[in-house]
Amino acid sequence: MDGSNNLILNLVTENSSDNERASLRSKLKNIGGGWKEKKKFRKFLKKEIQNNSTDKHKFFQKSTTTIAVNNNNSIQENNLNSQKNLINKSQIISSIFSYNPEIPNVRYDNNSKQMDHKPSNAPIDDTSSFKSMGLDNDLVENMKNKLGVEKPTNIQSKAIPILMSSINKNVEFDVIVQSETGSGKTLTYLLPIVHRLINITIDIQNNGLLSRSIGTLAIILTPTRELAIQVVSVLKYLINIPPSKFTSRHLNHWIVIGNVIGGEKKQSEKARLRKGINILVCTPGRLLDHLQNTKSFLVKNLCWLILDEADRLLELGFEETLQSIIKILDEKTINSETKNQIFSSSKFWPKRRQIILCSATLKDDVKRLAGYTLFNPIFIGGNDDFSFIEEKSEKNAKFNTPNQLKQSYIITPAKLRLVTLTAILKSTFKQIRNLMNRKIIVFVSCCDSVDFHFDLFMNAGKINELDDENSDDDKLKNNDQSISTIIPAKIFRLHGDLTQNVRTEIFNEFSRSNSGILFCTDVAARGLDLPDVAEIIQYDPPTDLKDYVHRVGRTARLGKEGEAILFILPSEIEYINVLKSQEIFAEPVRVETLLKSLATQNKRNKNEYEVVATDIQLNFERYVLSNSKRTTLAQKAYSSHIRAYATHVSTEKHIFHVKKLHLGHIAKSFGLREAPSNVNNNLVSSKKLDNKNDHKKEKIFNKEKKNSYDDQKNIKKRNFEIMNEFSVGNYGSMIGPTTKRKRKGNRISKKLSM
Ligand SMILES: Nc1ncnc2c1ncn2[C@@H]1O[C@H](COP(=O)(O)OP(=O)(O)OP(=O)(O)O)[C@@H](O)[C@H]1O
Repeated sequence: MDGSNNLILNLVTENSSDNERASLRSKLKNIGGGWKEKKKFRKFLKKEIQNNSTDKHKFFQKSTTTIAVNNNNSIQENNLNSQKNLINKSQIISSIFSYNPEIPNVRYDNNSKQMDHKPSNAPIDDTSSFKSMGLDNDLVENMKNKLGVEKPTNIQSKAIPILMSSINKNVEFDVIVQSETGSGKTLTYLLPIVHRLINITIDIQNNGLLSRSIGTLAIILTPTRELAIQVVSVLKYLINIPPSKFTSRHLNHWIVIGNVIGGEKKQSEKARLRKGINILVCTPGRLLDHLQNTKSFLVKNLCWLILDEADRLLELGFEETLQSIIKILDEKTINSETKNQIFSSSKFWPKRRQIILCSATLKDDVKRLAGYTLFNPIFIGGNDDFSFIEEKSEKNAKFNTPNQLKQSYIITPAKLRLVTLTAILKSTFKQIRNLMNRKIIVFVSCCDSVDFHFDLFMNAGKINELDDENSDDDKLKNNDQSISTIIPAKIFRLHGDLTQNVRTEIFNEFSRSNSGILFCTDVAARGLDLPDVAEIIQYDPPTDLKDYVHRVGRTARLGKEGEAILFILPSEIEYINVLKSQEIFAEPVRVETLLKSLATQNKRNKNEYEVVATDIQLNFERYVLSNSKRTTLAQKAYSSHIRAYATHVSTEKHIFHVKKLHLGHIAKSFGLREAPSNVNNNLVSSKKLDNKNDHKKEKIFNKEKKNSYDDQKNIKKRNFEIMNEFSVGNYGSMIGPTTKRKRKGNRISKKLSM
């Protein structure tokens, strides 16, 4: 091979015959360089031959793999010599089509049960209307004009009348709302609140005592800042009601809305709270901070506490914060004897504080909260009649995904992951005109992986322009909304490690955009209403089944069509049964089908897909290895990915276990030709530990989890601004401390830097 001083293409396959071995040996003669290189290669060859005869893995690929490295211009291996920064050691390029594990047998014909594709989260097509639920005429008109909302959805038609019923009947209760993603839960809880506040204004308009200084009347808690920002923007539309068309009444109300989510100076948040925010949207950490430290934050008149994405708010890391919040609110509201008598004279004023929990995935954990906090709780489901929580059988609780959502999965050996992802993205954006009409979200497991894939798809197509070590220093920083050099599409990225300003900017930009690919972590999985997302790619499976439901729920919203595809490794096939047990049915797609489409797009015969895919993979690898910064980025992503893999919920550990991973193959999916050795060593030893004593490891893990939970109790150590983010798998966490004290210190500093 030209320029092969640093590159050896590994074409050995399972059935290597003696002849093939002999031919490999003959390659030795062709290897350039001195005796050292030859010795190294001889050693490698010996090992390879040994491996071939003893390898326990099953391989599904053919016995020979032909790759036209030298003849294919697009590979441009010749240029490697000119790249002075290429990692300065011998590189073994293993073929992505050899040594892959066998792909389990699944039926590729349409074998799932015939599904009802009638949209399940669309506005309902009958005579029900918002007016008939008793909502204010001006509010309904305003909603129609500004949000285009005319007919209620299933959950709205069930829940809004119940949330309004206490106005006349004088009965009070807390409410749990569970319905599919994209079914309009936000309006479900906002409309009754806004309706009541408007009517309280009208009821007691002229007594001169109404002003924002009454303090906070409704608190809406969300797990992420983006969701909080989104809720505030919906509220803005609802609250700004133009002069009435129906009556001569004036709706110059005093209702002030706002958020405190961190990301701005605490002093300015304090100042806004002092003036009074009547409907406050916030993230838990920040709210607790203000409840504890902002004396002028008035909550004694609080009437509503909404937990949006309640199950997420009740998860480890949030739960304790939530309990502290509710405890303080109890002290300051229920026990408060200074309730404003004037307001309570209006029939629209709730007799007691109401808690409303909302999510598409509410289960047992909510009942736990219900057990000791909720008052007379009522469960309202999109597909069920309402019931009191005691009557709701836990066993029946299934997570519904929208009927019209087309779900599929692809069993991809680790080495083929990157090219398969490229194939999907390329086929989606194959024609330039599609640039204007397709939005895709790609979920990966950690922030470092988002950064890596963002950079790779942004820049790897122009590798030849980037052969200077310093030429692309700031690429990652500056190119947040630019066109990919691999796919004709804009690329975006979103994760919890970005600054709040950047996050908000990207979130808004992707929302407004007609087209693009967003690489993100689960920070974008919950609640975000990003318009017209056509497809969700779960490149890394979610670590919790609930996240599956929320991730795929970013498409197929409000009756619209949508597609979702899940990548799994051959060893993870059991996960499909887990999905089935939740009545989530996905159709299998063949890797070869996608790779063949890649070949035809590249104007090659579809049977040449191995050549084309290898081309693309080699180009990625060249890009990753051509600059130390890019290599480090890939290594960090690889390490964090493995780390994140270990965080799958315990009930799925038998499917997703680090010890099942082939680390070298995983490295390949990060454009690396071998697994980074430092990380590898850590993981290999942890694999050994796994095998030796899984129980012991679990114990250690649980203890660490508990300790990290304890750290959060310490208010001084808690970083309120970020504890609400899903910032999994930082590279920092891979650099293991050596002593106990260091380990503790590291845990705390990790928390502070997340
Ligand atoms: N009745 C309606 N008619 C038309 N549009 C609606 C209606 N109700 C809500 N919408 C719109 O539907 C979209 C989805 O609503 P929303 O975000 O509240 O869904 P959700 O159920 O909270 O989803 P998720 O579980 O993902 O958070 C929003 O853009 C909202 O404005």
